[in-house]
Amino acid sequence: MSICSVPQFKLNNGKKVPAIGIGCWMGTVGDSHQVTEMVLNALRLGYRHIDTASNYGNERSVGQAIRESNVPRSELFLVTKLSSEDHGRPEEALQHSLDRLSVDYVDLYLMHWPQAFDAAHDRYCSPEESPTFIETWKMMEGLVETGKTRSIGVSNFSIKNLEILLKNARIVPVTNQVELHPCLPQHELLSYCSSRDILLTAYSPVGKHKFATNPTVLEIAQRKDASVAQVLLSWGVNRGTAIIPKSTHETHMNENLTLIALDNNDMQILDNVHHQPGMHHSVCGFHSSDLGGSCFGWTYDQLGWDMLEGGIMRS
Ligand SMILES: NC(=O)C1=CN([C@@H]2O[C@H](COP(=O)(O)OP(=O)(O)OC[C@H]3O[C@@H](n4cnc5c(N)ncnc54)[C@H](OP(=O)(O)O)[C@@H]3O)[C@@H](O)[C@H]2O)C=CC1
Ligand SMILES: O=C[C@H](O)[C@@H](O)[C@@H](O)[C@H](O)C(=O)O
Repeated sequence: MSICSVPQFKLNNGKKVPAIGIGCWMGTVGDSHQVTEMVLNALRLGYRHIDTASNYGNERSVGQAIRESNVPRSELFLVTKLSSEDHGRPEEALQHSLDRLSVDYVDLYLMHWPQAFDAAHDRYCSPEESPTFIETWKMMEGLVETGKTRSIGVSNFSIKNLEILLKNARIVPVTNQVELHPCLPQHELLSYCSSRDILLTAYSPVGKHKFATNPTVLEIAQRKDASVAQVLLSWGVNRGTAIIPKSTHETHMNENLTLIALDNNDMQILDNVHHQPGMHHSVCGFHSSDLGGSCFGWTYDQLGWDMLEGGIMRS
């Protein structure tokens, strides 16, 4: 059974976001015709939520697709992100993003990672060093008043770092965007964010399509006459998370926009896939297992991530 219209989630500031967005991280940095074509197709198929970032290097291509689509700006939910090297200057960085996107405002501006990067010395700052993510967040709070972003949020924040942020924040982030799929279901983080009215947004929500052969997911897909991706994405939206799958293929984009009905039993089965041997892992590989695990200059302890067997992280 398919449910064609895209549901929306209400953010903690009253604004609404389409539950399904098109992800624009291509794995390589840079503007390209492929990105413009992908976003243009997505808009034609009905996507109204676009997720890009300054460090994807493709905001110009995304902006070009928006212009060519003729979709009114007011119908879009456009997201971009503050890069680690710009933590000390979010206002300037946002203006550069707006210029590249060729729009007057974004709907959501995310702190991409909690770590600041000191480009002059080619190193990540420690959590205590200025600009801390608290200092950066305070500067981001000021951006809402400028009207250049409608909402602000974070990405790659663990419960530990959200706790630190919330103690110091005037504005509660509307969302926390993290890696999330049945191999990394983020059960605790979801419950923490729900209790504070922070929407969790799932990145890599089809697990980069590495579940295609998992018998549990396949069984549900076959029974529902749906694709594996549809099962994973429907599970995501059903449990109250926004999803931003990336696809350059029209058939995949269409599939990803069409959710299926899952009952409580199916939901529970998918909630527990990560308990299967070898299934609890990240597909992004934002980790290294040296020195007990680190990611972009911070240890897992500083990030608030746990080590799993095999040196894999979860947050
Ligand atoms: N905040 C952050 O730090 C991060 C944010 N993100 C965001 O999340 C988005 C999505 O994450 P991403 O890592 O790309 O992973 P996804 O889980 O979205 O997987 C994308 C891959 O799955 C394939 N795919 C997508 N849909 C289908 C389908 N229906 N059937 C078969 N294959 C499919 C795509 O191939 P094909 O194109 O051939 O369809 C692509 O190779 C990113 O684009 C980015 O916007 C991602 C990583 C980190
Ligand atoms: O959103 C996708 C990812 O976070 C990606 O933007 C980063 O991992 C980036 O390659 C970086 O080096 O910081």
